[in-house]
Amino acid sequence: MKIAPSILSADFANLAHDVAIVEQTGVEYLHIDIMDGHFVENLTFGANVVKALRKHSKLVFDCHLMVETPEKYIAELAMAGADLIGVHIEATPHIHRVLSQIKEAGVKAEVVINPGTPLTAIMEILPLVDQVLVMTVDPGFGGQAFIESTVSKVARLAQLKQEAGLDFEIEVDGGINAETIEQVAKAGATVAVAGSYIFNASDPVEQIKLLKQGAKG
Ligand SMILES: O=C(CO)[C@@H](O)[C@H](O)COP(=O)(O)O
Ligand SMILES: [Fe+2]
Repeated sequence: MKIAPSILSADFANLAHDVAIVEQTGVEYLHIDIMDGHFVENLTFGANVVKALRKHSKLVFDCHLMVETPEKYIAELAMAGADLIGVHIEATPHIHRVLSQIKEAGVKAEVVINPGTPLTAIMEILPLVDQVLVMTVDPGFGGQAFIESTVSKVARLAQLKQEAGLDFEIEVDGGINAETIEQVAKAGATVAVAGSYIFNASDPVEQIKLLKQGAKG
């Protein structure tokens, strides 16, 4: 299972330093939460921070857009060095167009689904995506409790993927720790985001080891 440390819980005054700490452990992704204060209550950062970090890291930049009108952000994020851009199904009535726009910009496309949104909402566009992000908390903040009902949702998505012969990563985000990662790994998730579990601890490197062990069960 791939691990995606979320910089939402890193030290914003020392981002490059915190990214270097997780990068040397061999994690594959860096998860970057872009929030606009409208789609979610919280406000974080945008393409300027992605561009600044790009100079310091070779990780896959996994940009999770929690914004209204996501189409406005894609070109700038692609130019800034995003490798993957995720758009919430709840944020646009034009998901097919937005995913196509992401791919045309040369970036991998992801659809994101909130805990309360049924899987049927993304069924039609599954053949278009490189990754599906199943939110395991309601988006907006780090440090929230994992919502248990999302485990069966991951399992149903993994089954659909297999039955349809589709090829996309299944990512989970929110409340991931050494125990919950085991549950989602068993259900079929292939990428796990973790923010507070990694960065709010005194030894982030040790936390990543625990996550990797947990994912193996
Ligand atoms: O998208 C989000 C929150 O909306 C996440 O990516 C958080 O960064 C996850 O934080 P933890 O639950 O792992 O602390
Ligand atoms: Fe996220």
